[in-house]
Amino acid sequence: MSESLLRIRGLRKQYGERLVLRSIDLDVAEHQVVCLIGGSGSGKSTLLRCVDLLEVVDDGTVHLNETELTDPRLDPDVARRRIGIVFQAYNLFPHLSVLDNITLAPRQVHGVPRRKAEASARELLDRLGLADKAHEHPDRLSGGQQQRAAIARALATEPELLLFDEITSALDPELVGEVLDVVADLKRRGLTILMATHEMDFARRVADRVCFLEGGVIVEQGTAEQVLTAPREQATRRFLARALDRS
Ligand SMILES: Nc1ncnc2c1ncn2[C@@H]1O[C@H](COP(=O)(O)OP(=O)(O)OP(=O)(O)O)[C@@H](O)[C@H]1O
Repeated sequence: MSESLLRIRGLRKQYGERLVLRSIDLDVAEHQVVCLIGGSGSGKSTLLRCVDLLEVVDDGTVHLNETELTDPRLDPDVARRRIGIVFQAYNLFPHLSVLDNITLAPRQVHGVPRRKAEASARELLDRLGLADKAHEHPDRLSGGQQQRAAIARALATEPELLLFDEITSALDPELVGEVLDVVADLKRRGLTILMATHEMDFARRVADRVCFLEGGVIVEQGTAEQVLTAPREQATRRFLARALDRS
């Protein structure tokens, strides 16, 4: 039996004629942080969406522990409860308070009693520096605070795996650090995270593994040190040089 918490084999995804992911093999072990890097359109978001069953894959398998997520007999809504996902555009429910955003899934999907769900949510808010924002509506929060609330919401159901899709891309530069600090803290606490990111310095700091995608293919993967400091592939070197130019 594999030790990977997440195991992707031969994953292929196409939109119409357009092949977006080709034969992706990827493992994420428990407690690891794996960063997906690559240019715009390389397939990072699509890969995360396939893992969260927001897309139907055309070929290949995705396993979360012993469960084959790509098994067509599986109810995607049930499988998805084991995964937390956070997007670039926070996607908080605007008509609900921060506390209600966080307790919604535990209460309605997992059947946790309100009092217990709220106590857990307050602990999360405290940890994420949002203790005083519980009763605010999202539009009263800064982008960084909204994104931290979105992370709290993803954590509230105690997922086995977290997927972060460029969660700092929509933030003003001065707010990026506070969100990345939260991710670094989650890593220290032993969570398992697969994340697409444009933050190379952050990937270097926290990633156990880095995967470089281009044209829907994992061109290179390895330790952060190996991929980001001594890439083997010409395409990775080109991408990193461009990323450095932009920063
Ligand atoms: N629903 C869709 N229908 C058709 N094509 C799509 C769809 N979603 C994504 N694509 C295409 O799939 C390719 C991969 O997109 P994806 O969003 O996964 O890339 P990405 O690496 O996450 O890019 P970015 O860094 O800009 O977010 C792109 O060419 C995109 O245009």
